[in-house]
Amino acid sequence: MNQKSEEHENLDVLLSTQTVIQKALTKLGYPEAVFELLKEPLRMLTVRIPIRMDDGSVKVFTGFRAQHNDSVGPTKGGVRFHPQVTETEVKALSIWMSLKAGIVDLPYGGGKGGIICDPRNMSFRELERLSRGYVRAISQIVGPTKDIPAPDVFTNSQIMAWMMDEYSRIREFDSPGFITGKPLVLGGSRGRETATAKGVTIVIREAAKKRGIELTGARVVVQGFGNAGSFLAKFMHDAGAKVIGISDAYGALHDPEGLDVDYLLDRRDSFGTVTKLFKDTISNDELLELDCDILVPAAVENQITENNAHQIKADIVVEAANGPTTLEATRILYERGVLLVPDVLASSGGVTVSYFEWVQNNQGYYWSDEEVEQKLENIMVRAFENVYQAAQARRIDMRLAAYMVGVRKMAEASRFRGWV
Ligand SMILES: NC(=O)C1=CN([C@@H]2O[C@H](COP(=O)(O)OP(=O)(O)OC[C@H]3O[C@@H](n4cnc5c(N)ncnc54)[C@H](O)[C@@H]3O)[C@@H](O)[C@H]2O)C=CC1
Ligand SMILES: O=C(O)CCC(=O)C(=O)O
Repeated sequence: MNQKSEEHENLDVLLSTQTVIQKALTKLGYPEAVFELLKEPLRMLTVRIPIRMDDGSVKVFTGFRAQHNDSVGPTKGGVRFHPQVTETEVKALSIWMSLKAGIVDLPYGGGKGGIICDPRNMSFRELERLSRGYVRAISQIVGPTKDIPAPDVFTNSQIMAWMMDEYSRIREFDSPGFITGKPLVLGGSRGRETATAKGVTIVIREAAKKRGIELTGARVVVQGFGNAGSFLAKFMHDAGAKVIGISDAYGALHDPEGLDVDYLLDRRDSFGTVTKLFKDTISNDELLELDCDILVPAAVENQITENNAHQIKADIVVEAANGPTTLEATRILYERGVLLVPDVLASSGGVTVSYFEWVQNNQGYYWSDEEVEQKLENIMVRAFENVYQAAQARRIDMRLAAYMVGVRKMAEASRFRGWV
């Protein structure tokens, strides 16, 4: 989903994640063989899914499931439905999931899936057939102890419910632990819907403390108004910050006095679209360059590049999205003294509560909102501090520090298993 094409900078997200993994492994003293193992997923399945459309025609969709490394435990990660999904992107996303699991110390490796489609132009029943078709196509390699999917861009709890139901039919027993992000009535966890945003909120609070920024009155800009972005805007607003800019795929809204977040939340559709309701919009590019204290890209990849990194005015950039900042932009922001909290740390609250959901499904006993929130709080604060201290101690940027923290567990597990 590389949205922008530029002449100079390489926007291949797999290549950039490989570059940082190699640096991290070298700094940690691992031999080249470990990089050879971790630079690509162990397994990558491409599937073709024929779906009967509502008009009677058959359309064949292409889907992917990548399983990066299962030395620590089953692989885990979301499934995105988006017209620009690519195999390379899904591979990179699966590697990022492994790193997240390492950073927040979950007993998982990384997985990720995607289908090339535009759910915004499909009917409810077409989406159901596609979700079920995808599960049938990948059913041999997934399962509650093998690889556990979850929501990502343009997928939600309804889609998780169809996928869980289809898997339960194939396996002929009820399998709530096959997938996370389910509706509560089907074994979903309290707090999963807002978990990614809650995790980002905790990380913002910790980062703001380091920079001496008060959240009350801080000016916040959020790109993307879906699951991650909209709840984040709400939590920032509730914390007393002024949300002065938000956006979706079609444009952005800006009000230096603060937007009415509750109203926008109420009016957004299930794909995180809200700006179409307004005439007075700005572009996503303009949004990123707004004068603010905290900038949160919460949409798609490659949004902050070498072309706009010098124009970013925020003191703190927190990546709720996967891969929104290129490596060159990471370098520029670091040199400019901007505190960049990377995706693999900042957005790991989602998979953390997904892990809680899986644990609750396995034990058949469900936790309260408070229990989920407290456990998430403890994990996120510890993860932030580990990465921040590693970056400070080695005088490196937070992305490299996060990769060093995140890669260690799977490198060690792979070594103990005798794989490298
Ligand atoms: N949902 C989750 O639990 C997690 C999501 N993430 C990441 O957060 C990001 C957003 O995911 P969700 O909020 O779940 O997706 P979503 O589907 O709920 O919302 C996506 C938002 O991004 C906007 N968008 C799409 N294309 C865009 C573009 N080219 N420019 C600007 N905005 C665009 C959409 O209009 C929508 O507002 C993704 O990078 C995802 O991988 C990361 C961790 C967990
Ligand atoms: O909740 C999960 O298991 C995965 C979330 C995800 O796909 C992500 O963090 O990018």
